[in-house]
Amino acid sequence: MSIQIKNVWKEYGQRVILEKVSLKVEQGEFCTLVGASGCGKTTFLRMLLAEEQPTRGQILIDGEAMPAEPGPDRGVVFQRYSVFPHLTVLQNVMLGMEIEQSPFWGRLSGSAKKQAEAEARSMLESVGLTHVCNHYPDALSGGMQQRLAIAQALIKKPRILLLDEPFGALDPGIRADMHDLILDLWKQTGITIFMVTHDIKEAFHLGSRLLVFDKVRHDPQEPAAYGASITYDIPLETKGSRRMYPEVRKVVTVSEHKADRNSAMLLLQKEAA
Ligand SMILES: Nc1ncnc2c1ncn2[C@@H]1O[C@H](COP(=O)(O)OP(=O)(O)OP(=O)(O)O)[C@@H](O)[C@H]1O
Repeated sequence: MSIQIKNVWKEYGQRVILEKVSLKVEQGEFCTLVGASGCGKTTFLRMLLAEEQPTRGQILIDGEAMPAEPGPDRGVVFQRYSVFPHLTVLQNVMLGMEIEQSPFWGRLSGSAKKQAEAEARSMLESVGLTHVCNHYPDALSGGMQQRLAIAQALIKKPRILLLDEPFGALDPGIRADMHDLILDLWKQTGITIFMVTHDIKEAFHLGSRLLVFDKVRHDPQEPAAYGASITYDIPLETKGSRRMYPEVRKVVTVSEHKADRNSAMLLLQKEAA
């Protein structure tokens, strides 16, 4: 599934959040998104999810206009995902399938239920939660809750997975485990991933492509007059166990805002060294 973003803008009233965003992403790419707080990364994900519509421009999926509603081909995991507290881990994962296959009753019976349970158990095994499948979410650690959120998103077999700082609230050790998990799942499924992170190291470590969101134009009198765009698009290649950092590709000329730009570039170059 290829995704093409053609000159997309997002404005809320007079406020421009994103402007002139153009991008082509092929099936199976792992895009990590970084940028200053409030620059529109979540808004960008929400447009990919069809929770928000661009005010200008177009998003095409396999060359077709994107459906106007969120659909099962797109799964999402937020930093704090609200799993259903009154359902066990297994029931939480099964619920996605039950609602999809039986939208009216929200539950399955007979062989369809057995099949759904087998799939849910297998998904829980791949995220390492088999041992807690009959527990309620309250009894799980933060890392386990995020594993459950990932299982819930993946059980519907989406073609695109949208991750909004999914590991931001986790301790470093648990984060490392989650990195291994998400890389394994990405390699196994060939799914396309977009992941927002504030951790530049994480962005380099996980992504096959790093997208930097920043404002190209600034009006100090009117900060909301211009939106952010993708200013750097950095391909990251994995060769065996060694990750290669090819030269940074600058997408647009970044403006007067030199202080920010220079510090961002220093950081990127340091990470790449
Ligand atoms: N529904 C909305 N109506 C008006 N403004 C909105 C709406 N949703 C988001 N915004 C504004 O759009 C801007 C971008 O928000 P967004 O959450 O996309 O940024 P972000 O880059 O993800 O930030 P962070 O890194 O802090 O999560 C913010 O200033 C926010 O207040």
